[in-house]
Amino acid sequence: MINQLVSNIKKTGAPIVVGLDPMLGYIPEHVQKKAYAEYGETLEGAAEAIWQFNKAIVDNTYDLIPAVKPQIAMYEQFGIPGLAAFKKTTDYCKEKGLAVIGDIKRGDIGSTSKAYAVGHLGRVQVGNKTFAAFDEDFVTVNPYLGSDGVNPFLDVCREEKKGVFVLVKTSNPSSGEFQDQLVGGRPIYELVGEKVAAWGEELMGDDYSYVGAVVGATYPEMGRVLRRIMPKAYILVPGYGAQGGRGKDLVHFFNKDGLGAIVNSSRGIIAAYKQEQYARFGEANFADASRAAVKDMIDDIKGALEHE
Ligand SMILES: O=c1ccn([C@@H]2O[C@H](COP(=O)(O)O)[C@@H](O)[C@H]2O)c(=O)[nH]1
Repeated sequence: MINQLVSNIKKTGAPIVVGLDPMLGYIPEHVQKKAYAEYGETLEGAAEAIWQFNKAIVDNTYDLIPAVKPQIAMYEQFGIPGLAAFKKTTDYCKEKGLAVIGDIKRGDIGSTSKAYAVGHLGRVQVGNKTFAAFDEDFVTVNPYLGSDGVNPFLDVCREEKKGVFVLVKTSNPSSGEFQDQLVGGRPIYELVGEKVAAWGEELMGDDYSYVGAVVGATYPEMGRVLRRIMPKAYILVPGYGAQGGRGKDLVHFFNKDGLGAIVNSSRGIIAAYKQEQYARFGEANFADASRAAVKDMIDDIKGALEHE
């Protein structure tokens, strides 16, 4: 899948990911009303609204982008119907040729991590049959439990040719509370970055590894250091747009080949119609606003890379 992701990025010329984080507050009233008319104001109704919202955004952007990143929390809050909407969304995105990065941030003791890895990336055995349950192409992994919490994901990646993005330096304001602590004079995020590079050596695609890293757009200087520490790791960069990251902050997350990083924006794209800049589209044309926001994001990032 890392080769597929790189090929999608080269084909679209867009090192970006659309984050499908459909909170109900972002879903226009007419979409919600239609879903509730069919399913009532129920979890099923909410899940239907999410699905219709996602579908409209994907239909209006898929030709411009290489990948999507559905955030599972936004679906899980609606229970089983929400998870069904997550699965329907990921399947649809794959049909459209997009790489799907499941933002699930899992990681546990080895036996439990194995179940997460099998459920999200691999195939679960039932009697003599196997089933790909969620079947994302990549997932995000929390490395806090150490190698035995990460290895089951790597094993499944090896078997299935899929990938992970390991949390190295997250974009949130208090990420430094633990991640920046010094151990032997080095910040923890650097040590995790070194581990990502080592895990990735065993799992190389053509040019990049199946083992990538998450590094927040909100910490550009750390991005520069981590780029050096993990030259073969694709960096998934959240924190663009709604969290303040801009193209000019991100140039050092990329390698000299213009590859090596893929920048996520969720609220900035899916709720673009709520921003003054895209208000001209109106709520009825929310997906057109998302398309315009995708184009602006691509221009911003490519413009910054060209000026580097
Ligand atoms: O360090 C991290 C890791 C993951 N995220 C996730 O990315 C999106 C960001 O949403 P925006 O609306 O573009 O701010 C969201 O799903 C987070 O859970 C992150 O922000 N930072």
